[in-house]
Amino acid sequence: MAPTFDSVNLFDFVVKEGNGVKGMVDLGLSKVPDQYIQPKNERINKINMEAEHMKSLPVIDLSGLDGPQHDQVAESLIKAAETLGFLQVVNHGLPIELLEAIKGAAHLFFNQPAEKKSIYLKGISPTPLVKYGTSFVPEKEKALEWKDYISMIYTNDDDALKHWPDQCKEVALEFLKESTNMAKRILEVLMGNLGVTLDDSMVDAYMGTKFVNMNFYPTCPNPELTVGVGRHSDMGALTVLLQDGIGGLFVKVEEDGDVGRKGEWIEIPPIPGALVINLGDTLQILSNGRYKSAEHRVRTTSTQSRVSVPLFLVPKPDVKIGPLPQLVEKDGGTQYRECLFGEYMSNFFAETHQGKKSLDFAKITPV
Ligand SMILES: O=C(O)CCC(=O)C(=O)O
Ligand SMILES: [Fe+2]
Repeated sequence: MAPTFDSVNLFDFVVKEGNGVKGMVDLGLSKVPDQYIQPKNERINKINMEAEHMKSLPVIDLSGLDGPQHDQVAESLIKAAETLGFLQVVNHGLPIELLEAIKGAAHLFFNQPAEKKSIYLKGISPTPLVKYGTSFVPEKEKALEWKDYISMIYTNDDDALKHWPDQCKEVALEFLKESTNMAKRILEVLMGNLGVTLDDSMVDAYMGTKFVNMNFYPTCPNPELTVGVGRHSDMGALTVLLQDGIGGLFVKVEEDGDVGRKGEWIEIPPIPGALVINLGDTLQILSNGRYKSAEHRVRTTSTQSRVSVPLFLVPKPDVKIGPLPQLVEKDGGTQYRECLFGEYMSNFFAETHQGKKSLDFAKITPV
């Protein structure tokens, strides 16, 4: 028989003891517990995208950067960065076998008994490089997110192979390296368009902190009442995301354009072998608002559990982020104040997911 939880023992079971949403679902649930029911304005209606929109979502063949198509490909990357803040890439250089292996490794990790995963819970993890958890900031959220995750911070190869979980360390490390190389090329194009030649010290400053997460979204009896991840933008420069074939990743259109009208939510459809790239707040700030960090969220499903694997490429904590001076001069003013990325990050993790509110930390409000 399905268990009944009161609010205290549910929180303890799922969050504190590390059973996660998966542990709760595995007990057999016919209805989502109240703690997971989102307010009406946060729920995600299944939107059937019109075929027309699907076609115009940017899917970019990255191999074109190496040949005569370079300028056209660069233009598509820039346009996506200026409008949706989201794009998909194919022919990105990561072997399909690696992508499949990572998804397999994510399932292997989450399918373990809770006691194997909970060793990495915040506060008791044997290493600061690995953290396992559920939802985003469960202590503060009014409604919890239907998601378990593991986060693996990169310092160097030896540390990764020593401390990251056995089920996924090798593939996650390879994914991190290959994706970082690809993302550098994209950043090069985006910065070039702002009049900046990307050098190694800049790559190190803006993408010098790297972490790979593995997200697990168990099947949900009431997808219409819950969210897998609530509305947010990512904080860093670029995120490279591998999603499986289940679907459910939605992005909010920032401006009227080819892909939809301002305020509409559109789905980033799973494309076998493709990778999703999205821009984070850092690039919106550096570009003085030219590039858009994308507000996105994830729907749950009742049919199959979903995995996704984002690589977050974010500035080092001691790096100052602010609009590039030449842009401020050109624009005759600045939209954002300069701040230390470490401070930006602390603020980001201290707040619940609330759309692009994270940017307010750096925004200059007109008086
Ligand atoms: O699962 C996804 O598709 C996206 C996850 C996400 O947005 C995140 O982890 O920041
Ligand atoms: Fe995200």
